[in-house]
Amino acid sequence: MSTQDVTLKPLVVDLFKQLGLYNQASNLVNDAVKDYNPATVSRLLKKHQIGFSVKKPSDKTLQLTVHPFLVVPENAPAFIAKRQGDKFEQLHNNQWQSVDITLLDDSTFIFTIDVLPNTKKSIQAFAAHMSKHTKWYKPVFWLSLLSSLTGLAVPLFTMAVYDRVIGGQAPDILPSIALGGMLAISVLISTRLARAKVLASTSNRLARDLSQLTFYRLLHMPLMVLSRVGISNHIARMRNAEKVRMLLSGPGGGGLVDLPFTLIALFAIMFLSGWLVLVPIGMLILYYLVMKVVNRYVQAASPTVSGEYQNALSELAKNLLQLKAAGDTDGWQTKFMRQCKENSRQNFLYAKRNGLNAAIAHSLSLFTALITVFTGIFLVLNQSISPGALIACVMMIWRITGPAQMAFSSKQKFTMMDVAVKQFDRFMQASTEQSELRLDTPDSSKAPTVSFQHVTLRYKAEGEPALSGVNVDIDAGELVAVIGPNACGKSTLLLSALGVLEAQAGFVTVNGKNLKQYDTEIFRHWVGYSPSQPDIFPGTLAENVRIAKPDATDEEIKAAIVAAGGASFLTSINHNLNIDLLGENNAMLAAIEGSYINLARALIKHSPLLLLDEPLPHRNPQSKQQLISTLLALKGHSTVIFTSHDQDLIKQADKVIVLDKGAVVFAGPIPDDAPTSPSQTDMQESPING
Ligand SMILES: Nc1ncnc2c1ncn2[C@@H]1O[C@H](COP(=O)(O)OP(=O)(O)OP(=O)(O)O)[C@@H](O)[C@H]1O
Repeated sequence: MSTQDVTLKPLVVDLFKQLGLYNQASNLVNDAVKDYNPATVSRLLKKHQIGFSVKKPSDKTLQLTVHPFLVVPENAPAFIAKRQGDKFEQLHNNQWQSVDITLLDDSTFIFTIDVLPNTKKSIQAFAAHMSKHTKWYKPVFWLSLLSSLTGLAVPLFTMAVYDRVIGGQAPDILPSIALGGMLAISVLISTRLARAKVLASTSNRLARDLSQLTFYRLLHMPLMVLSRVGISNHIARMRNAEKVRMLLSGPGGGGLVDLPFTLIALFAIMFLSGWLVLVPIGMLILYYLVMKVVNRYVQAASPTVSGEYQNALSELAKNLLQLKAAGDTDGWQTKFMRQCKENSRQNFLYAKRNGLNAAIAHSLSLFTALITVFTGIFLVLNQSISPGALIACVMMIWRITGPAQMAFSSKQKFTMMDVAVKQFDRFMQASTEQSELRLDTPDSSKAPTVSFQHVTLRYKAEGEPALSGVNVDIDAGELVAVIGPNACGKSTLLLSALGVLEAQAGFVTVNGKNLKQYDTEIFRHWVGYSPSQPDIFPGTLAENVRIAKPDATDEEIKAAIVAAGGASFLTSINHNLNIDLLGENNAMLAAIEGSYINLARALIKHSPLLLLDEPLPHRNPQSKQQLISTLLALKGHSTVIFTSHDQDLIKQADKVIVLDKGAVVFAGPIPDDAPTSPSQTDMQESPING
């Protein structure tokens, strides 16, 4: 037991207290378990439904934390820390002292808290991020108060002119009243400007943090979840942050902030005219009830086809070549025109109802002013109030109905924001690959053994399994071919060995350790993986290969491309590693060139474990020979698992795994009597003709 284990328990108790989880903290104190280690911490956080991530000190997203977190260095005492602005502070003897977390080395575990348990009392993730920008509340409050007070200037000025200057026959006081009014108006304008600036910068910072967090979590979510949810949903998540920004920095945000300050205008009316204040109060209630019904009527007509309309556009963009090749685009055009028409019809109806909404809101405001005048006239006639006071009251009515109108007309945006906030909270609760404590790092000194233990994997709960009870052992340094008909699960097998797909039953081990024990980032950095589809990113050839090894030299990149069989590709581009792959002249880079890049990314790592999905799509004989030589040279030094339909390549393998409908039908060395030529394999039943 290390000294750290002894001190970790009180720290976890303190962390729970810092998070406001007092009951849970006292439960921990009474808990019989005394010795905590990082694994205990991870288990406890999970048990208490606290969403967390395990990060390294160099992780930039530490800057986005909103809750205190636990830092567990390998060779130093653990401590609780929190972000304070751009810096960090550590809790020491109940005092927060500044600390530089980035100085700690990468063997440190940082348990950051993403979401608190989902109880009514807990602060949800969005609200926690919103309150992170605490500084905005105070200036917005004071600026709004000041602008509401100075907003009374014009009505009061008018009252003074009417009652004192005209009624009191005292034109000499006009300049001083005018000066006071001007001063108040200039304060009003400056406070409005300053408040708009604070709201814009707060909402921008909030949107930036939310986008970064969303992007970060998307990067770390399990592949299965990502592919199930679909790309359009991820884009919608990224847009949520934008929606929040637009609403808060737009007029709706200002209206919302102003709403509580309408009380000032109500008090002023009460002060000037006594019970006349009941008129605007009654009208506000009526306003609320009428607008609630009208808003429901408007919402019932919200367009529903805009999503399909967008999908039709992206489908068109994706299938443009097929459409052009087919020559007949009439069907598509008719379908699209139908969608366009329906989209326009729905938008028209929605706009019409929105117009009705605006008209009713405006009429209610006018109506409120009129009723105030009519009622107020009786007070003037029996001399309860002055005519100037009545005029001022009518002017102030606008300061009440204005924000109310703004808040109601933004109702749809608030509903959208509410949905976005709830979605964000749910998204933050979904576990990522970092919600597990994975401590092990792979041994890079030698080729590993790989073992699939009863692996069963389904992409969808109701579908057939892509892998079904796969049970195979691969020895260190073996060259293994995974073969079988299309869709039999070859790619899925490689992805499960890479650890990006997790089996629902069974597990994969590398060097005898369950993949779930390995630090995901270190493990994937260590493995060389090449997917079957070319993945080219915007940028140069060198940048594309350096994705796998950022510090690779130009010579290393060229050597990796040659080893992948791309010598002729290099010659065709004059060995220029700086060509822009998706630039104007290279945008149509053939798939085969993309596959050299994929393969070069895997080979440049000189990893002891290589997972190559279809490394030979359509090669010319020289490049095929080059790749075969590369794979043969790797035998004994690296464990290589590849999928292929190419007989010449399969023949080189020490072992073949034949899959059929996700199940292993043969695993072992190629039998001596197996057919070798493609023509033979096409005709005969054999392990290698899959
Ligand atoms: N992201 C996914 N979502 C749902 N099903 C999937 C997904 N990826 C693969 N599948 C399904 O899993 C099964 C196995 O697919 P996989 O790509 O592993 O086969 P394969 O043998 O590599 O095929 P090929 O030789 O065509 O590359 C197929 O039925 C496929 O449709």
